[in-house]
Amino acid sequence: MADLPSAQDWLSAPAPAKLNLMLHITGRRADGYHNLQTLFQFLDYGDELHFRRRNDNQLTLSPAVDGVEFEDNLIIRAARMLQQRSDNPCGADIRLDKVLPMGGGLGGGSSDAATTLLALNKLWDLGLSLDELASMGLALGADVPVFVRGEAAFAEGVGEILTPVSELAEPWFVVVCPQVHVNTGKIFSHEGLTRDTDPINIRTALRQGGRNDCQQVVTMLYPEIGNALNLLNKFSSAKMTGTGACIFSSFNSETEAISVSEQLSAEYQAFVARGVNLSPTHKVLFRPS
Ligand SMILES: C[C@@](CO)(OP(=O)(O)O)[C@H](O)COP(=O)(O)OP(=O)(O)OC[C@H]1O[C@@H](n2ccc(N)nc2=O)[C@H](O)[C@@H]1O
Ligand SMILES: Nc1ncnc2c1ncn2[C@@H]1O[C@H](COP(=O)(O)OP(=O)(O)O)[C@@H](O)[C@H]1O
Repeated sequence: MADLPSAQDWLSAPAPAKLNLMLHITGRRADGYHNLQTLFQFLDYGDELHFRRRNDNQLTLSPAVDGVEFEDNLIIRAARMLQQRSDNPCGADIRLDKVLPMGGGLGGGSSDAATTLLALNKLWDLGLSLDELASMGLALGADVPVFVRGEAAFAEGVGEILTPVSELAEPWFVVVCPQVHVNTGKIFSHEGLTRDTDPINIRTALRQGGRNDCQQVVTMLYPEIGNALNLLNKFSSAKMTGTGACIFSSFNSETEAISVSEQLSAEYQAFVARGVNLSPTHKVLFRPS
């Protein structure tokens, strides 16, 4: 009988969700992209990836992600980028436990890509620095660098100019995921989007928070998201993350958060997770206890 792979052959690492605790749009660039100011914090909740080195240069991914072609998957695109940085053939079998909803503003695809960059850099012994990996990640998506660097951050530019923040409180969040897929490009090209919020400095962002400038347009286009906000607002002030569809409220204790999530109507998918300033990926790959 063929030997089954042993658990030790696999390198496992989380790909956590992120929240945009505030998101201001401060301008539109000549290339059509928008300048933002946003506070990113991670959640101790998300996808999980498992990597096993192969002796050839093949990549496999199981299971496939519904609706995403193999070569379009951000996991495979990240792995291909790293293969180009190696003189030796490197391949990997990759397993994905997908938990995060796609297009929910929780950054699941970007987080999968970042975890792949960090884990395969280690597994293939490539020795690339976090700076190099973050800049490779930016080519895959504006949110990839913050996941690569692994520290909660105030982000500017399109999200790539990062100032780490360690002083954010780490509350418990109820995250509600209305079953709608929001198209990010459609929101940013909408004529009703506010694009002229005055820039604030990081101290103001940390002290006062801020709003999500995409929320008004998104709730107009997707009333289900507005309904979910109205419901969650009854318990604690609720806000949208990224360009939606997910929304969140913070609570001081896990018990309170669980109690609220249990009171939400059964029609909403919701989960409870803690906000964390150090990415769970970094905890596992770089600071194992
Ligand atoms: C705005 C954020 C905040 O976290 O929203 P979420 O995706 O998380 O919801 C992200 O930075 C989104 O990043 P990402 O999801 O990678 O967006 P991309 O695929 O790069 O962009 C999709 C489209 O949105 C527009 N876009 C995106 C980001 C940006 N700063 N300005 C833009 O105008 C562009 O038209 C682009 O073609
Ligand atoms: N591994 C992946 N996981 C999720 N989405 C992926 C992945 N690879 C590519 N994508 C594509 O990226 C899009 C954005 O996904 P995701 O990052 O989950 O949403 P958001 O940016 O709204 O948080 C998906 O709709 C999908 O087409």
